[in-house]
Amino acid sequence: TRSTRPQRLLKAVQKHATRGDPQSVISAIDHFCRHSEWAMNIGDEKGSILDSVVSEVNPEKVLELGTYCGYSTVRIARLLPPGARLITLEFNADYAAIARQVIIWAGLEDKVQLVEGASEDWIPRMKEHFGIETFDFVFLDHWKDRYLPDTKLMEDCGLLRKGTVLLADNVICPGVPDYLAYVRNSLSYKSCYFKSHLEYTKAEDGLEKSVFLG
Ligand SMILES: O=C(NC/C=C/[C@H]1O[C@@H](n2cnc(C(F)(F)F)c2)[C@H](O)[C@@H]1O)c1cc([N+](=O)[O-])cc(O)c1O
Ligand SMILES: [Mg+2]
Repeated sequence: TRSTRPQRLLKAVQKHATRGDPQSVISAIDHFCRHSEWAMNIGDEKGSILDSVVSEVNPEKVLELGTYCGYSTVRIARLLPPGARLITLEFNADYAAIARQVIIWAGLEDKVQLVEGASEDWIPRMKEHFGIETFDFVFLDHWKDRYLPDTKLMEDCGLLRKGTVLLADNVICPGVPDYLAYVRNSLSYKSCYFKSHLEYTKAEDGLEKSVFLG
């Protein structure tokens, strides 16, 4: 039977990228998505904004919601200091299997823990299962109707601290209106918008950076 798009993306990485070289993995995926098949990776333009926010925060503990093929996982993990850890949640087992291979090809498996399952099951278990107190940085890029409930769940589970930075993809396209209204109106967040474009297109999209104030 016909291969899947994530399988073809992984093949492109293994063909064109150098093992252990995260930048070559990022470039191979961007080339594949720009010239062969569009895929819902954050991409190079919004990815540069992600890079700058990660570098500014310099986080020890990172949570990513929505691994997909591991593109943003690699972008974030390559910037982390030694000893820092990224936990990335993925619901779809097929996507998780591809992402594991992409992360290994980038040589970042020691910094990344890919967890399969649903956010509502795993967020309440972060402390006792992973020994996490609070996260320094959270990247939201999973199902758009889960951004708000999962943010409230992270608050309720005490996973956010004064200064934790949330960065959300797709706040314009496909859009997350309920989440945006919440972080922009809540007294518990200081929020700002980074205007950009939907990956590999000319359509507007952007990232919302929200600092939890406790
Ligand atoms: O729908 C989009 N993204 C949805 C992304 C969804 C991904 O997040 C995973 N997930 C679900 N729950 C969890 C967790 F973590 F909760 F367990 C993880 C899903 O299995 C999927 O791999 C999207 C769409 C467009 N677009 O242009 O249509 C552009 C984009 O950048 C997008 O991100
Ligand atoms: Mg996205």
